Amino acid sequence: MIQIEQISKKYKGSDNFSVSNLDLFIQEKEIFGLLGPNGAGKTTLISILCSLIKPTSGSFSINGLTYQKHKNQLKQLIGIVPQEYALYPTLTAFENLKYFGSMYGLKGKSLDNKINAALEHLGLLPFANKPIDTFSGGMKRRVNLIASILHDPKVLFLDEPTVGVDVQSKNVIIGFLQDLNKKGTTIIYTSHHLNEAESFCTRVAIIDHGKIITKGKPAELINEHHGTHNLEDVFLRLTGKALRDHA
Ligand SMILES: Nc1ncnc2c1ncn2[C@@H]1O[C@H](COP(=O)(O)OP(=O)(O)OP(=O)(O)O)[C@@H](O)[C@H]1O
Repeated sequence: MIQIEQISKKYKGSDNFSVSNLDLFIQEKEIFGLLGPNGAGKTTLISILCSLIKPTSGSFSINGLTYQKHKNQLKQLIGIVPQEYALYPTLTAFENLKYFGSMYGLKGKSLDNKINAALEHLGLLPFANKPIDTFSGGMKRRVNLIASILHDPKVLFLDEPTVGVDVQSKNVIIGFLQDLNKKGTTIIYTSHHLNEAESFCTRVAIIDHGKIITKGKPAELINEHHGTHNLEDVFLRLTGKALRDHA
């Protein structure tokens, strides 16, 4: 389980807090959605939980492990699917995945079998030996996903895993994540696709201006906000219709 206590983050040179006194508890085996407008603080929160950046104040633990005391154990426990592709464009999909597997100490036939099984599950086996720079956006997203799960993480963080992919790729990615979750992986993901989050997530939190403004099961949130018919209605009611452009 993930326990977040009073986490705040103010970036250097910034006047505002990107995440502000945030408390959250996520149970094991949940599929938890972090939803919010552009700039709400979703990526900042995920980056803190993945120990990619340090909070300004507050603390968190994952299955009782903290960054301060259990850095290496935490690295083995979690998987991270970043928003940007973290792949080597001139290497093939298989070569990329061998490289990422080896970073977690995996090797040999068992790694090869694992890579091939995941490539097959995500419809990529015919393209295993093609360089990544020939892949479509949806194919890269699927390779990015495999790279993060080869070490069987108990907790998987995904930052917009279905952004910019077609419906077919999206369905394959969501199906793959549901299978992982059935096998016991806790999933924390961010998305702007509210229909997807409504059907995929066991619980969601809507974040705005670095704070959680509501959280719960999608159906409960829709029930609580009279006159709303879906999660997008709830989201717009709570976050407003104004654009969030900033430069
Ligand atoms: N490295 C940084 N330095 C300064 N400010 C930052 C940095 N990264 C993010 N911010 C600011 O922190 C706030 C939260 O950004 P964050 O990327 O966490 O939001 P988000 O909810 O993930 O948005 P999006 O949906 O657009 O990805 C924004 O105001 C953003 O401009």
